Amino acid sequence: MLDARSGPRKEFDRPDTDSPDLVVDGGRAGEAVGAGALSVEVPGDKSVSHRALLAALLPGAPEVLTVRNANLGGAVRALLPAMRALGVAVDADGGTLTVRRGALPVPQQVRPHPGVTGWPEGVPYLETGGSSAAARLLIGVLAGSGTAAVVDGDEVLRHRPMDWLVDPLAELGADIAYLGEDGCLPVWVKGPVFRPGRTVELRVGSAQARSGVLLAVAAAGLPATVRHPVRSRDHTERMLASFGGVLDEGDHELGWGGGAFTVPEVIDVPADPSLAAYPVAAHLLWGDGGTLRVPGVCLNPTRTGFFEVLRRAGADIAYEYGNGGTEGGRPRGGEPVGTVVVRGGLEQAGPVRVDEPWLLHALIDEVPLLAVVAARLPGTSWIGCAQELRFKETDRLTTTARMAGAFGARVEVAADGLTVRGGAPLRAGVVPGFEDHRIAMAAATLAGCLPGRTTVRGGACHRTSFPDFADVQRAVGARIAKDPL
Ligand SMILES: O=C(O)C1=C[C@@H](OP(=O)(O)O)[C@@H](O)[C@H](O)C1
Ligand SMILES: C=C(OP(=O)(O)O)C(=O)O
Repeated sequence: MLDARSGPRKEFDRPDTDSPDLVVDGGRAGEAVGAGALSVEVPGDKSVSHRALLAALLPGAPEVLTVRNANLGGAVRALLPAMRALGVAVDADGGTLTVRRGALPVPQQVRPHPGVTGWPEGVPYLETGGSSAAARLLIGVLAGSGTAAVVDGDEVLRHRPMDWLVDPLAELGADIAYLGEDGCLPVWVKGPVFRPGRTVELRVGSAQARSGVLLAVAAAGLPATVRHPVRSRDHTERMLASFGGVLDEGDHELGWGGGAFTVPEVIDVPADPSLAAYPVAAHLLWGDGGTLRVPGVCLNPTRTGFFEVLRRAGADIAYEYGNGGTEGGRPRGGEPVGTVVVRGGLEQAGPVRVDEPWLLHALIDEVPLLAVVAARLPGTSWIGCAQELRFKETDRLTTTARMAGAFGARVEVAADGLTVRGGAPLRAGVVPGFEDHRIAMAAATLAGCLPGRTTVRGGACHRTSFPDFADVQRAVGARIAKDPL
């Protein structure tokens, strides 16, 4: 499925010195032990927040768009300077983002690139830091709206594949040039998609790639069919449908008719299931009994794989829906919403198994966490269909195995997944976080159930997606001695 151009990354290691360390003492804080019923809230969904913000650039968007309960981690914030450079003012107040069109553009500074000598003149330069969702979705919107711009990212993002998206956009007529290395950022979006009635075939399950194409054809009003290998997270489809856009869904196929839609003035973002997974995992790993509830969570089945897999393995995880899945009466970004309810621990649970592509994609960001939970389960677990994990901010198959291995876990890396042999004695200590938020948060969560002190190197990188990770984990009983934020 992944061709040579998107082949193995040259490097996966990153300096583990950028962020300060996170220090975790094992054991559950006294007041949380056997507390009976705990409830914690987690931030808004990162993926829905990115899409909601970019909706402000679509035709049919209001002059002022309000995004409520947005995720304000580094990955979403990374999109804001790029939007400002396009003449869109964005103000943050708590979790509410107010997005105004028609402001004076605030240019971004160009990040030097060893392979680029001349940057195009008179074209906005848009840099989205380390967030590939921000870059890929933005490229799609620009290629649909006919806005010429250069899209770039930080040194890590410059190594991640953009051809997954650029190739299908080029088939639809978009003129997009690589300014540095082929297939990678920076790219120059020169001309829009314009060829109607085409069918494009995506070669990866990446929802970012599919969403980039969908946003392009939606912004251009271009009838098109998108074929895809896996039905990964469908937030873009749901969002466009909630705006009144018409999508026909077939087997591995999506049809966009080219019709108009209207972006509402307010978009509400549900809580992020990939962040709810950390307090849920911590609660399960301690096994002190009692019930944990996480309300307002996006329960879109393309996102709930972590809960699903643990439930299949024997954990007691349930969902409560109020008001037909909208909890509070308002649909949030077109997403089903409910409360995740976890009872007890992992005493009855066996190994986990992920061997269907849709399921892997429904927990793609939770793989490091699932691997450390599997290390505490009996038997041999398998997390497969995961080849795309090699293209995240680190090669997450390798970094997960190395992080878990530093605790003493037995995790073997295959080309497309991880085997975790449960039952090995685990110990606290100094473990790498690889400047990758998902690796660092998984490590800190496992550390909570091991006696002794663990230092997660560079662990403060959790702010990329979950700025208040330490506070939320403390609320369920974690003893995080040091979170330097
Ligand atoms: O569409 C999105 O917002 C995302 C999709 C996933 O990436 P891929 O679509 O590349 O798998 C996920 O890992 C990322 O955190 C956010
Ligand atoms: C992989 C992630 O995001 P992105 O691909 O946008 O960097 C993530 O949040 O785990």
